[in-house]
Amino acid sequence: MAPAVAVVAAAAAFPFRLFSAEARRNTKGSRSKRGSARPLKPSPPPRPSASSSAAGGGGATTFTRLPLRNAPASVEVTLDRFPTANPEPRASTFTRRNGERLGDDEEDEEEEEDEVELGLRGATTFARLPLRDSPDGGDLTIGHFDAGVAPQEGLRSRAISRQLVEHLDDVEEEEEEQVVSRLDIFEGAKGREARAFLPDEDDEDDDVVVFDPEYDGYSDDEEFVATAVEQSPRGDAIAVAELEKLKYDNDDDDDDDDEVVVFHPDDDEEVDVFEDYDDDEEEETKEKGVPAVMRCFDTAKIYAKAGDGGNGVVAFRREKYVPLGGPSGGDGGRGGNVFVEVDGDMNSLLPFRKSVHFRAGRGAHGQGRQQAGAKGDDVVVKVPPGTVVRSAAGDVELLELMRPGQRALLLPGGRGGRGNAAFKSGTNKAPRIAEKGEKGPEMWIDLELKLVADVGIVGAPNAGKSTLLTAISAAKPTIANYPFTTLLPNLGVVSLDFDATMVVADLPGLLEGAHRGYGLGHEFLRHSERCSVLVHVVDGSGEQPEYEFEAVRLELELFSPSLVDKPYIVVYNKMDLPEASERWNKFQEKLQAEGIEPYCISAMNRQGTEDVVLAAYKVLQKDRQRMKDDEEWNGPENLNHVADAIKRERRAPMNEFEIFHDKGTNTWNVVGAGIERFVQMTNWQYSESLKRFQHALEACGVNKTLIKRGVKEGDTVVVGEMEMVWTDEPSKTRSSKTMNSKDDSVRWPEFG
Ligand SMILES: Nc1nc2c(ncn2[C@@H]2O[C@H](COP(=O)(O)OP(=O)(O)OP(=O)(O)O)[C@@H](O)[C@H]2O)c(=O)[nH]1
Ligand SMILES: [Mg+2]
Repeated sequence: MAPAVAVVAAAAAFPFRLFSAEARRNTKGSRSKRGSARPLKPSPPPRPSASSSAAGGGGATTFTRLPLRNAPASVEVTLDRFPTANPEPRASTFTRRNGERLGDDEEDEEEEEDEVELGLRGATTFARLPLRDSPDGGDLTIGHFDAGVAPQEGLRSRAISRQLVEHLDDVEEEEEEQVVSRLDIFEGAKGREARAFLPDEDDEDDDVVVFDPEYDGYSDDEEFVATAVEQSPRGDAIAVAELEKLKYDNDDDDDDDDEVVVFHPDDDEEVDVFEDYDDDEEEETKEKGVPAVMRCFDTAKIYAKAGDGGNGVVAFRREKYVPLGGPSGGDGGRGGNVFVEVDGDMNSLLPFRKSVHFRAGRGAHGQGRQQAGAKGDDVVVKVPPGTVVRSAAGDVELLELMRPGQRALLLPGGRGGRGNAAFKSGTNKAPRIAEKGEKGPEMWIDLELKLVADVGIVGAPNAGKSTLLTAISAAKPTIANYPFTTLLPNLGVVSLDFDATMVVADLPGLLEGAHRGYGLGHEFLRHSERCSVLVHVVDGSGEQPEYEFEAVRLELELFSPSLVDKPYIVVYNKMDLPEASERWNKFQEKLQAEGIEPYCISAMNRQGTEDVVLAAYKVLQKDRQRMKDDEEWNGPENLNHVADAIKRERRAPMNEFEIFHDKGTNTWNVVGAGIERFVQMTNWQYSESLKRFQHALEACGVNKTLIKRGVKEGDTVVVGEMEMVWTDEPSKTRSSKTMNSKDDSVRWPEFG
């Protein structure tokens, strides 16, 4: 059987793109394998049995067509590699044997004929692909679907596709296509499940073909047999397919059915042909190469907007016996704030996959009788401890939220506009003017989680890291005898005493080459950057524990030099096994020679684990003391500085502005936070607003500066959203004659 490690590496680089077959034909015309495609016929639903479909039912190599009945013109599909939420205990692999018939046709070398494709069946390979927007459950609609696990309830209503990963032989004359791996979907009792078989990584020309889900699976490749093999590596062969933009062309296809073919992204030759395809996408694929669940575990992008202030109103008191009641328009309410708060019960950013937009409520408008509008509702974004908040634009770090309960005001709500009551003055006793509410600031925010653990357990896959965590804490991570059981970090609390506790993180296993992206563990290495101490678990039953130790150390170093500088404890595990105890002495000697004193334990039997805990705690205590000292030195942190900065900006004086002149269009842009805010809050609906605005321009020196810079009759002056035409009026020497908002919704009569 192929070594587990190789498969793992293959899986890591398995993003796919989806194109229409039409496009594909254009690009691959020289070897149009599709000629042999058999048209699809309506057929009974797929057989429900897992074993029958596993045995290759439906793996028709020549079927390449997919009628995409409900597909919109351009859709995005993401078939992602992801773990299932509830891994089944069993994990068997399938080997698919190349049958005789194909072998004959292709004159394969003997070796290849017998070559088996390794696909995994079992927990992590079951990719449930919720295909949304597929109301009747029969048609395959390719829509954007999350690479998550379909919620149980949703299964019933979802259609699942049948997909094949197939290999197209490069020899031109050969018409045969060889199925090397596939993603086969069959119908379960409540829905259908997708099963993925990964193609060999070496083969850059693997295609994923999407099949009609209704196709019953008639197959001419009966030669392919699937055999269950126990003890497969798990977690690596989950279907990864990044199907980028689907180019779906309905009209150009003269065939009765349109096809969708998914290409291997490495095949550059194909990629370039599509005009729609911009170069960035190449990069995006790489970035997205990580399964969505893993990507979302510790990173998220959210949108936050503070509430707009409510508008002030113009109203006059009208009462019996009170002839001139005076202005009574109330102020608008303040918009809601956006807070970010640390929730100690959260330990990942996964909830942000579903909720991305956080909008605080807008303030209510003011009312007559001087009634102010109600304040908008605040919104609180809850994040786990250890979350770093950055503004997506400019990648500026805004906040680092570490302790549960910490709360930061991120975006303050907009101020309510003043009602006309507020504009009453000695000279104007009946003002017909009120302000609009101030716009609430908005922002795209990147969240990044760095787990707050005191101790990080690192090591090669299958070394027993999760077992150790189980032995020393109440955490119950999944433990199994194959690499990459742990796909996402687990946290456990170790209590030595009442008040002596530490948080321990069990991180996914590290492979050689991890820093270059092999395996999965590197995704989470940054979580160990905050740990005070690392516990490095070495599998004593491995062939060369010393080598394994060195390799993982090197990966840590290559990932971040700060990691190797951390205090660490080396733990030699599985001492209960004879092969491990045999090698212990050699291992110990080797490390002692380097000045390291390794511990030997049997995590499974909980032998020796106590010492490891104590040793880790000792290091931790020292570190905690150091941090405490630092904290005292620095004083309490201001978490509201982002909001403070926004508020400062709001107080920006009107007379601080810059003017930019565009000679080509004779446009003068007046830029300044204060004056722009003034424009935004001016309610042009009221007749006195314009006068006030003109007055403001005069008072803060905009007009004067414009004249000095040589503004001419007919030039355009832009302030915020307002666009005006400059007029030299002899009587007043300055004035804007006509005003139009940029969106043309407001037009003003001549004003002098
Ligand atoms: N005999 C023996 N087996 C152990 C011991 N510790 C762990 N194992 C076994 O080793 C296998 C791997 O254990 P895990 O704890 O899942 O290993 P891991 O390092 O978390 O692996 P990944 O999460 O895949 O990186 C399991 O079958 C465990 O039962 C031990 O002390 N003795
Ligand atoms: Mg584990």
